[in-house]
Amino acid sequence: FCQSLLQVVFPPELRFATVKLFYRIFHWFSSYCYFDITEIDGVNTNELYNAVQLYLSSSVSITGSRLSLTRALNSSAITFGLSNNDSIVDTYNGVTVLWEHVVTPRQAQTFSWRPLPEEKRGFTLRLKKRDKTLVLGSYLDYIMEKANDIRRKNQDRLLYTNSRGGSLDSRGYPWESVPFKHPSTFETLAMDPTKKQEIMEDLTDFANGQGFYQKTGRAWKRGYLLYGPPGTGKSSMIAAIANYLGYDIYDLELTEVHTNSELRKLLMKTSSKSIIVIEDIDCSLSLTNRKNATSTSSSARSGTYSDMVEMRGGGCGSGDDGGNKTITLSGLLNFTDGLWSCCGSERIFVFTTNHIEKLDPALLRSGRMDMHIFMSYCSFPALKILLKNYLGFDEVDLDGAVLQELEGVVEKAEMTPADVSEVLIKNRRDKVKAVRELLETLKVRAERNAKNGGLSVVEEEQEKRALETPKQGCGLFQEESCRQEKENEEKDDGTIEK
Ligand SMILES: Nc1ncnc2c1ncn2[C@@H]1O[C@H](COP(=O)(O)OP(=O)(O)OP(=O)(O)O)[C@@H](O)[C@H]1O
Ligand SMILES: [Mg+2]
Repeated sequence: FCQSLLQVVFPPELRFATVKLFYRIFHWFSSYCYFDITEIDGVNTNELYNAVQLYLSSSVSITGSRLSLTRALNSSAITFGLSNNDSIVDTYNGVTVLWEHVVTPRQAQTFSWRPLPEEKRGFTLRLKKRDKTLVLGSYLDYIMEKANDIRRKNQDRLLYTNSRGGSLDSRGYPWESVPFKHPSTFETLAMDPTKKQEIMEDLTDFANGQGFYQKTGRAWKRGYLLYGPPGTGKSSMIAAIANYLGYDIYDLELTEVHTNSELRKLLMKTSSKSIIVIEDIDCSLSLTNRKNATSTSSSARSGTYSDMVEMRGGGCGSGDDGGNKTITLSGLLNFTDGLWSCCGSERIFVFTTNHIEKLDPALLRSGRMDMHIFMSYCSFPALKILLKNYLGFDEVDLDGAVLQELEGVVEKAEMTPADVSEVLIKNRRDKVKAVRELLETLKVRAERNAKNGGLSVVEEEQEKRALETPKQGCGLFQEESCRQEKENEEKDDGTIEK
């Protein structure tokens, strides 16, 4: 009777209004305020929901006794998160907030363009009213940033290429990507340990240097020029840098880029925390001093620049179009150095070349490429790293006399780490034989070098190779077989005009 009386006296609208009023009064007196972040906002997935989920997965102060574990597609790491209706306390700038993961069954499915999950999920953030501005001002930004970091760390690196030659995909994106799983790390890289340490420190300083770059008014980017003979680990070094910093790689194929503006567009579509690589820069471009170029090219947009880069030897034939129809050196420098290079942050530019002397001085002048790194022939410290990597030999495992012999001959032999690795791989079943054979090979090479006087056998080979075709398809991902193929081809075909 009472119930029906109540229903008569309080019709549903009135009851609803009363409940609402009650909540209002409750919230008026409560010192807390609440923010709901639902998983699906209308029809779109709420980015903030995913970010909060990831962010909380990194929190060490999980209070719940039940956690949900997830492993994302393409990821090699497992993250944990809050289970349904569990809560967690987080502290930010001395302010304590409470996150609750609220999961409720979805009511009868309403019409929707796409099927919605059966559960309605969301996070509720509870914080003191007086902390509202402080927290909302920067806390959510901080969460987004942290979540991006975690995503990057959990996910495998991506390798992008512009091999489509300027055409865009269905989303208007000029880069194609594949998961990047190169195993090279600074640990496996055979080079002088002090030099390696110096590079690693430079990279760490760069990655943590946001404040420094802001304070000094510099764009947050860094340039490395890796140079040295083929097979000394330039591409391996790039992979090691990517693995060390957790950055994605954009492998820029310059021969596929036709104009400066195309280059600029490519740059604009790169993300922060990435390495932009131009391999074999002396091969992908043939550098021509502008004085030698057609006189009309002086009307090029790049007016004051003294040099010009012609694409594939003839791309700049129509000099009147200058910067519009070809890539100019100024375009390339703008790409790495100019105002456009700042449209993202935390980016590393890496150029590699076998012939630093062929590069235009404008590319080399100080401040352009911050570090010039010479990747040299296998030195004794580098050899020790290779012996450890391939045979598991530490210095103590080797006979002192053999070690001394190796030390005496390795520098004179001028063998690249790639050549040394080949000998070691071939004999890796018999470790003693591997060392013996390596010593033999080193001695033979050293003798040949001594006989040849100034020009070493390897240098001779390289000189020959330099005159041959630009390398194609054997970049960062080249397998040993690819290198072999390349060398065989070069030997068989003889020289081809560049
Ligand atoms: N410094 C090194 N440390 C460890 N391995 C190396 C090193 N240098 C070369 N290698 C081995 O040789 C192979 C070829 O090396 P890499 O492709 O890095 O040479 P590169 O300098 O880029 O040559 P190129 O100038 O022809 O592009 C690698 O797969 C790697 O196994
Ligand atoms: Mg290479």
